[in-house]
Amino acid sequence: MSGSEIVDVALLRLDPGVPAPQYARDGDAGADLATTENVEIAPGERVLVGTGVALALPAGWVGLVHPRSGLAARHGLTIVNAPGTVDSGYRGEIKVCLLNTDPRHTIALRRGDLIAQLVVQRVAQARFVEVQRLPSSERGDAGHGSTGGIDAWRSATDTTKEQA
Ligand SMILES: O=c1ccn([C@H]2C[C@H](O)[C@@H](COP(=O)(O)OP(=O)(O)OP(=O)(O)O)O2)c(=O)[nH]1
Ligand SMILES: [Mg+2]
Repeated sequence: MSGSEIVDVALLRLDPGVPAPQYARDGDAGADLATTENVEIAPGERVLVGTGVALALPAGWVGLVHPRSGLAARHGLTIVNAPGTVDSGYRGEIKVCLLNTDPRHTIALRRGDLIAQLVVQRVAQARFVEVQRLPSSERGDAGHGSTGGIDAWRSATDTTKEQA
């Protein structure tokens, strides 16, 4: 992957019959993960599927299991706990908790389908230092929509008032 930092990650293929994690294109952040299962996911249903792979991520790295945008946009397929966290000490099979958000259509997956993508990143562990008072900041405790919601842009560009 040109321009990107490369980290060696030990990969165990528990099911060599499905594709190993693969970057579709140079520069991709996510390596696609396949499912080992033939499964139908009814509207609103969630299902935990295997990927046929286990990893040994080096200490200081994490694997994040993200949904794929094409499946999300076309079929409403997402991941319940997105992004899933694969700890560096985890040696089991990577599994994906898929959710069909489509209200009407069942999603049929076939063994080998690429259903998620793994982003490998550096990660720190915090040393939590308990204090009696936090240092001040510009934001302070403002959050949860303090900079405006979906209506902010609409009301700023609303021309109906001018026409009336
Ligand atoms: O999408 C995911 C998320 C997690 N895992 C695996 C790797 C991870 O290291 C382990 C635990 O994940 P997490 O910490 O999110 O789950 P938990 O409910 O806190 O379980 P635990 O008590 O085992 O930490 O499960 C997956 O295979 N897929
Ligand atoms: Mg945990």
